[in-house]
Amino acid sequence: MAPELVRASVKPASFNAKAASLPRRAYVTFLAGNGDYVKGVVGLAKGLRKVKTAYPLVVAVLPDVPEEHRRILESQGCIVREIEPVYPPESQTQFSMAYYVINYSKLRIWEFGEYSKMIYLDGDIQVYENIDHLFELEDGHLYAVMDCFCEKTWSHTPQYKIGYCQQCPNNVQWPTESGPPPALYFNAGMLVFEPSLSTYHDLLNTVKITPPTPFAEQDFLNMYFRDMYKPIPLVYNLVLAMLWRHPENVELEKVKVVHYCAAGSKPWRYTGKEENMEREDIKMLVKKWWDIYNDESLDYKKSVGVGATQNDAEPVNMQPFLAALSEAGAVKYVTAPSAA
Ligand SMILES: O=c1ccn([C@@H]2O[C@H](COP(=O)(O)OP(=O)(O)O)[C@@H](O)[C@H]2O)c(=O)[nH]1
Ligand SMILES: OC[C@H]1O[C@H](O[C@@H]2[C@@H](O)[C@H](O)[C@@H](O)[C@H](O)[C@@H]2O)[C@H](O)[C@@H](O)[C@H]1O
Ligand SMILES: [Mn+2]
Repeated sequence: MAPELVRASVKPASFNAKAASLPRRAYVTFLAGNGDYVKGVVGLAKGLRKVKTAYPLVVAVLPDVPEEHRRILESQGCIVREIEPVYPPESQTQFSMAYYVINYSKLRIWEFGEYSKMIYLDGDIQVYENIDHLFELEDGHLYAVMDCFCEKTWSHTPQYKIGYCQQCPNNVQWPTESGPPPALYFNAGMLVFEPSLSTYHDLLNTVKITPPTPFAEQDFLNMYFRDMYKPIPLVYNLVLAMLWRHPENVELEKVKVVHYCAAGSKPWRYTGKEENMEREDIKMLVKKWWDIYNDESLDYKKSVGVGATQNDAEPVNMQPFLAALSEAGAVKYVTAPSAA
């Protein structure tokens, strides 16, 4: 890690020396439509700022995201990138949620080859503790958190029908006569991955010949990356249903990332009326999300000074400038060991 430059006198507004010398990494999320998911993305941008991530947030937007929403995201320091939709082949498949068909467009993020590694986060996710260390995970794998099969959204599956879940594989044994248990299956709301044009083209060619299934691109990604997938702890993507389906697996105070995917849990639409939504832990997590969303001190402040500001896409290489400045005697730079 590059040593952090610490100015003896005064620091430029929000120059982030570390960002200027970091490998090309970014968080990325996906936004479709002209509805209220944009609030989720604004909340995510502010949450990442609150935990002082060193990396920008890229938002892959479908063409139907209105100009005004794109401006809002840019005013929050996001890098807005328009992508074209990706559609699965025609089929009679009933998706678990009809709108899941638009989620295939998430696959476009593998095209962002200017980044060596990215962390994908759904717009209904909030990051409550810094997870930048996940960028250091070994290359060559796709990292994600294991999902749960116990919600009725899974009622179409054999595992749901017999009550088997990978979160508690010994509670209901997978029947040997049914062959091996299902491969480990991840929730596609949070992914640590390496963009790659060759993978991207292969993904798109494979989608064209893969019949759609109820969990749309999540099922597809699980099939495609089956041999590259490595599970990471659920603290990095708490699928809310875990709180009532597998409370023995959850230590809420240690959770770093919360995924508001349970029916009725989207904070910006929360009414408390749906099943499980009156739980005290759900109410606490929804309030926690709103506290960040409403915190004006977390709004992006475009630096008027020189150099990169936090979450900027293109950190400026300030070394030559700082060297010249130091020689001029204006400031004395000392290098300190990196804080990280
Ligand atoms: O109308 C929509 C539906 C989905 N999304 C994006 O697609 C992601 C996946 O959908 P969602 O999170 O609703 O699925 P869930 O995790 O709840 O199954 C969302 O987080 C958003 O980033 C969006 O932008 N607009
Ligand atoms: O398009 C399919 C979606 O499938 C996943 O959501 C599901 C999954 O988590 C189930 O296990 C839950 O039961 C369900 O509530 C939840 O919606 C991803 O979160 C989302 O990003 C997206 O890939
Ligand atoms: Mn989600």
